[in-house]
Amino acid sequence: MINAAVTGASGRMGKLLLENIIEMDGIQLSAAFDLVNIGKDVGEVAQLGKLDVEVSDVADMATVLKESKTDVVIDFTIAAATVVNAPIVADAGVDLVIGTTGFSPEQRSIIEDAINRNNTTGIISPNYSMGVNVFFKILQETAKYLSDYDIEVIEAHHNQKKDAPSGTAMRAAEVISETLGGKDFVYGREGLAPREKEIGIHAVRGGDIVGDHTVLFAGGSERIEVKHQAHSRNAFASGAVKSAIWIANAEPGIYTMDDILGF
Ligand SMILES: NC(=O)C1=CN([C@@H]2O[C@H](COP(=O)(O)OP(=O)(O)OC[C@H]3O[C@@H](n4cnc5c(N)ncnc54)[C@H](OP(=O)(O)O)[C@@H]3O)[C@@H](O)[C@H]2O)C=CC1
Ligand SMILES: O=C(O)C1=N[C@H](C(=O)O)C[C@H](O)C1
Repeated sequence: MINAAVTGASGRMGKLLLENIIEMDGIQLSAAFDLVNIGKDVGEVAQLGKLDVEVSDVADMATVLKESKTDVVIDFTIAAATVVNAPIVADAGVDLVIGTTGFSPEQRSIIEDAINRNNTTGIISPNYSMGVNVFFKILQETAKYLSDYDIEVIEAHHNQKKDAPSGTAMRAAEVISETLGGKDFVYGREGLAPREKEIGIHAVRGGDIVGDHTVLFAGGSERIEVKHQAHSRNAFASGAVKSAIWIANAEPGIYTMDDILGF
């Protein structure tokens, strides 16, 4: 049985991660961390009924991970928190499933260095849904055929999302850029901004949109739009908990969703 802890347990993703851990075979909840509701039963906080796991203060993370015999921490919080918490987790010899987005290259290096120096296992993915990871493959193929078309990435999310553009939109642009041997990115356009051959990246925020990503390949007299729409955050939460089960039996290292999905 794998012991899993959740950080940001009372967040939108945190609650769904708890639900998936409870429902999935082979994994159980060992600890939960948050900034609020410290000492309360996390199941009651998340309105899932009593789970006999209390919300712990992030300041006590190293001790709590040890005492609870946690094998893996699933982190969907905010980049500034993950970059502090992930090294504590890795230094405790515990594996990591990171869903947080919005890392700078420097923050990402700090996290990867912590996993590598401790010889632990981790996965850092901007999107744990099966569909989005297939969407990335379709983008690679489409870019090969339409390499000289104008390419624009457009994402839309709910009005509470803190980071922009989304991690998924950034990864979509990277996947296309890698396929085409390197492309510049431009974020939105305003004023005198004639189009060059760069990839445009655009963020829309409104209402309760779970997560839409569209990539437009536009030519002289036609266009193709490749689109993914998430209907529920469960697409992400179930993928993350399945990843936590998968990495428990993996060799130390940093994995991608391609490894987990067998692509
Ligand atoms: N990879 C994927 O598949 C997906 C990734 N995401 C990403 O996951 C992240 C979280 O999204 P979402 O759940 O919507 O956001 P929420 O704001 O709903 O949840 C984040 C939670 O983390 C808490 N938190 C903040 N700082 C810390 C800290 N230092 N230690 C522990 N907890 C902390 C927040 O507390 P408080 O509210 O008090 O600040 C909040 O409860 C985002 O980066 C988002 O982009 C989201 C969906 C899918
Ligand atoms: O914050 C969200 O909600 C989401 N964030 C992820 C991202 O930034 O790509 C994934 C998903 O689109 C939902």
